Amino acid sequence: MPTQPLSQKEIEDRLRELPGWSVEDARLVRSYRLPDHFAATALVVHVAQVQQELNHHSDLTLGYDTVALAVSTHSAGGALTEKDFALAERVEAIAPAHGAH
Ligand SMILES: C[C@H](O)[C@H](O)[C@H]1CNC2=NC(N)=NC(=O)C2=N1
Repeated sequence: MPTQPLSQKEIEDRLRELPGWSVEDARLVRSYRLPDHFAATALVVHVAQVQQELNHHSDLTLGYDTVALAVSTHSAGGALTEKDFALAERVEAIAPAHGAH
């Protein structure tokens, strides 16, 4: 069964559980600051690993000491789905160990 778009209410409820994340231009987004460029790069590689495992991929942007994610579900016409929030939760779980805040 294809993943269904979440309702506005569902999105607001899920966002309350994910401090630091927001919806911009219909995508679920968050930026992290890291101690240095290697730490930021390591987080990118770790996120890439999670994305392969989930088969769900954000637009992932590496800066000098920043990592930014933006995700929506292409197969749902660019809507936000459970898959986007599942990815965000997994990234939240791994980011602190990289010194991300
Ligand atoms: C074939 C493969 O399952 C699809 O292309 C996956 C891969 N990663 C994806 N990532 C995102 N963000 N949305 C998708 O719909 C999606 N689909």
